[in-house]
Amino acid sequence: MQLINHNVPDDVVEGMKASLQEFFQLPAETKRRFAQQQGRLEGYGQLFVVSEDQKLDWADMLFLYAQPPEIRKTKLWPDQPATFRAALDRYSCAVKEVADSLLATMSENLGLKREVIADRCIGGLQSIRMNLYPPCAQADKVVGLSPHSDADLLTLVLQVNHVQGLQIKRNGSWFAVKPVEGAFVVNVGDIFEILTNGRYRSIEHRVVVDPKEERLSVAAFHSPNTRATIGPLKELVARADGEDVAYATVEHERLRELFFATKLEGKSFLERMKLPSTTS
Ligand SMILES: O=C(O)CCC(=O)C(=O)O
Ligand SMILES: [Fe+2]
Repeated sequence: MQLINHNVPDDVVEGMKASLQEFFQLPAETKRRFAQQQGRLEGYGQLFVVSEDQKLDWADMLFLYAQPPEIRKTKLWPDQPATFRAALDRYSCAVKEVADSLLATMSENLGLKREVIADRCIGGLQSIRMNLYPPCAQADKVVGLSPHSDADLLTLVLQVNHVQGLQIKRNGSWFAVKPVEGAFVVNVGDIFEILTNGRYRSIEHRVVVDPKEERLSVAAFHSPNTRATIGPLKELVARADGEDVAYATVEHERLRELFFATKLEGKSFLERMKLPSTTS
């Protein structure tokens, strides 16, 4: 097995953490300068709001596309604190290298060439969701982030302060994820499940809220480039005799539209991409 030889320098991680903490502490009217525009995903606000009467997640977030650099909407990148843009830029580049290197290694471990997935990630999309989950005295009555799986290949999650809240679902039960100092939590996303025809499963997760303390996190989502077609890799499926193609093949752009148009609900998005079995 190949080892990963990329890491994110400590000062890049610390710079990101400090800038984000300062951003969230700004007065509401300053943060609103970077607010999401009507019908858009990017900016400061909420995601997956699809109806007037749905219960919102107990969190503030700042969602930005960061890679490839030409798609950045710099106007929505906070210029306060003054360190923010440079910190996010450095963080984004460093984390993308780690994700690309992980993807290449995972390809190899599947018996594929390193490039099979990596080639789709040249000019690949990276979006970054920075989350603040305020404390809630009735923490059991709210959810910080509704149960979902990520619609990407791999997500690298950085826990910014000491407060835990991320949970994963296994065999029907929720388990807390204890962050390891100096390490990322890596979530397998839906596109990785589709590409590998289910050899890797995306992980259902949610965030619970602490009754007393706020929690901050940074999730960096990595996806193929927007021109890529997403479907089970023929290199894998053709190799295995009689293996069903388990997921539909769709254009990446279409897949993203479908994902953001519905409320987060466990792995329901991926369920809709599944094809009926032909062998059973
Ligand atoms: O806050 C976290 O730890 C996870 C965030 C997350 O799952 C997401 O933004 O999709
Ligand atoms: Fe997530």
